Amino acid sequence: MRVDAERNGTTRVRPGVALERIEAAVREIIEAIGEDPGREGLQETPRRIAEMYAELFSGLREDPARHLAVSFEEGHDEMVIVKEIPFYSMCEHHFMPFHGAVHVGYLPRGRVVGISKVARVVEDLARRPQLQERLTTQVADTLMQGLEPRGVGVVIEAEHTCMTARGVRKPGSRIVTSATRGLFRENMATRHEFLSLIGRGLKG
Ligand SMILES: Nc1nc2c(ncn2[C@@H]2O[C@H](COP(=O)(O)OP(=O)(O)OP(=O)(O)O)[C@@H](O)[C@H]2O)c(=O)[nH]1
Ligand SMILES: [Zn+2]
Repeated sequence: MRVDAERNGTTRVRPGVALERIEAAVREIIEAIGEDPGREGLQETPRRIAEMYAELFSGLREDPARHLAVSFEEGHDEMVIVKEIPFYSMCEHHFMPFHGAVHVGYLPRGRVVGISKVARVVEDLARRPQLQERLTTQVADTLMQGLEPRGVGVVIEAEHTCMTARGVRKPGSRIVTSATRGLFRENMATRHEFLSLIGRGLKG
């Protein structure tokens, strides 16, 4: 147990995350790139990175469906949209962030959920090593199972820093993915209503 076990009121014991092992691995990386882990500016870096990973991957230990356990009967059966939900996730290929906005729509079957809960579902699913396509699918499927609505649509627009800061280096490029379920998939009018409400409808 380290003496600095508690800093800023946060405990270093994170269930399911071996902070000490991450720290050891980061020290190894620092040496492997030819840097000195004992240098003043780098001394605390292994600890910082271990805590950062515990935070960025905290969704691995969460069940996103728990946010949808409480819903209420509203008799509202028209489309509900939550758009521009900002998110940060980590690309599983490079462990570099991808970030942008999630737009979610659903057609309730009478029951609705507190609107913040949709953003909480996104948060749990984003805080894992991810692919944008999988994140999109998982948000749609979690809402479909948890709310049993007549349909769900999810569009994610994101910038991948693995494509902008390194590799092919195309800053400004944005990846757009979508997933539709139920009426959003089967009914063109519903799909178009969703796309137009999130500002991605057909022009003209
Ligand atoms: N489909 C998809 N691809 C992703 C995502 N995040 C990163 N990638 C891609 O994953 C691929 C990994 O390709 P590799 O050839 O194995 O790795 P690499 O040599 O680092 O590839 P470059 O990025 O092209 O330099 C790259 O094309 C990335 O752009 C994602 O969320 N979805
Ligand atoms: Zn990547």
